[in-house]
Amino acid sequence: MKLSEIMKEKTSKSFDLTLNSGMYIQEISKEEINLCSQESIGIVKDSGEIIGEINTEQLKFIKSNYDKWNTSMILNNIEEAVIALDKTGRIFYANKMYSVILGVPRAKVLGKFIQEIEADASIINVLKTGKPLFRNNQRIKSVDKYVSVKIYPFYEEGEISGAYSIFNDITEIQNLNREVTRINNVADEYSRQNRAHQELRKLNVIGEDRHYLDLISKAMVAAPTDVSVLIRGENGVGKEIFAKLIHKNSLRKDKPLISVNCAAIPENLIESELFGYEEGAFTGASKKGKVGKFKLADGGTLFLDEIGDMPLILQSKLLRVLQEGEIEPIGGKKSIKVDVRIIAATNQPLEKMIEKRQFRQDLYYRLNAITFFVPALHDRGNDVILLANFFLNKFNEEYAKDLVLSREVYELFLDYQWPGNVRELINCLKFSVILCSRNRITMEDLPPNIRNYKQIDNPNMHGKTSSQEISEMNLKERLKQYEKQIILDTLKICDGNKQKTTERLGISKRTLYRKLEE
Ligand SMILES: Nc1ncnc2c1ncn2[C@@H]1O[C@H](COP(=O)(O)OP(=O)(O)OP(=O)(O)O)[C@@H](O)[C@H]1O
Repeated sequence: MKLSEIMKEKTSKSFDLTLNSGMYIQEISKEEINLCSQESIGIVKDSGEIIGEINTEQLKFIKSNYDKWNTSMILNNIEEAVIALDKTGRIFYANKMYSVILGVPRAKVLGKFIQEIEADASIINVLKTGKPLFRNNQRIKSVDKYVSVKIYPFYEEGEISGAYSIFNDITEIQNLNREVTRINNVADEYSRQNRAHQELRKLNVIGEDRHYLDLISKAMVAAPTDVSVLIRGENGVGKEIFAKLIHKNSLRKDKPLISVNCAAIPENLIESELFGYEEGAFTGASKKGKVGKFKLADGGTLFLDEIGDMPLILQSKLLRVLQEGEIEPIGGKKSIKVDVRIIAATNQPLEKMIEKRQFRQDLYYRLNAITFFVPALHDRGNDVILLANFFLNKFNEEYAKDLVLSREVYELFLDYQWPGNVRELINCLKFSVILCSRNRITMEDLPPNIRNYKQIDNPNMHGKTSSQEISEMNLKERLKQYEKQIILDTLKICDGNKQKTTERLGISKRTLYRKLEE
């Protein structure tokens, strides 16, 4: 007979001992001893299951500590909180740590339903599914704490009879982790910006504004990918310099970067400029023929500035070249393979132009795999001061001067809108350095349109002050100032479209460009 069978049959016993731990010790008789090991005097049961035999020595120890050692004492001395529920969700046990972690006296939860305490507690789900659940990072909403939790179901005769949960407080670790992540992000951001900063310095590009540096670091990521890039932004913000930066950081950096200003070339010449022509292709063509910009840029990058000004018919041709990677020079009989990365730039609202059928949608999608918006100078905070100092030094050197800028000039620079952006700032400094005859550039040394911008920008100020200021200018200065204002206003009305601006003003594109440069 097996020991377990003897135990089942056994009725008379000289001692039975239920321990506080829930274990049960039952004596075995002298006759039964033979079935067990020689020194066994009792067997131990836990939850009705026989778990082994004990000898006299063991029994003595257990008896002497009968009151001292119990399950509750153990569970109250661990770092984890323990809570146990019956199958209806009613709490029948919670250890000390439970109230330490959750800040709730145990008396308040014992006998309560978990559903009332934490309606979406995970343990409710375990009661429903009978499946254990482990979570490393569980938030307890009612106390705003994070815990690492293990929940197990209890089974009795194959049925779920309850569940218990063991969890420890990881709120501090969680906060620490979050802080570490935050610090890492800051460090990443810092090193990205630092790298962007170094790249800028290499090319003498000035800028420390956070958004500007962010844009540069994104461009650094896009640079080696070889995708087409569309650069957008107002006149003179530095779109071309941005294109250079991308090229210099691309895999094509040792090959040429060729720039074409689609607005500055007369319409009938753009095609030959881009694709070249064979000898004698048309009347007036050079005898030797002409190599187009696409061919010149082979292996490198082609920068198509003012792409919005490209005539529709050429847009189709450009699209074909981009799709097929081949050009066909004017008058040529065969196509030539070219490997060119395109970076295009514009100040025009291409989306509106697509609606008006002035720009091809398919070309638009082909060009703007990635778009970068270069912010206006006025929106770059202190960068205007950095740029002003950089160009002041440059022109001081160039014109052998040692000028400084006065405080009110700096203040004006920060306040002024700079419609012509960095280019306008450069021209302003060049003008002032050349004309200043003292050692400090003050308001009087600035170009009149900048010095008097408040009067010019604000029509209400055209009264007394304005006429007084304007009367201080000579005729040439006054005419220049009005001319500039007319050009900028017309550009604004035409949404930056230079073709339309020239048509409205009745001037050639070249003249417009020269005047914008001025
Ligand atoms: N961050 C900068 N640091 C130094 N120089 C700059 C910076 N941005 C622009 N510039 C200078 O400003 C002038 C105008 O820049 P750029 O030609 O790149 O502008 P753009 O946006 O392409 O102009 P447009 O719209 O007329 O084509 C150039 O001389 C350029 O070198």
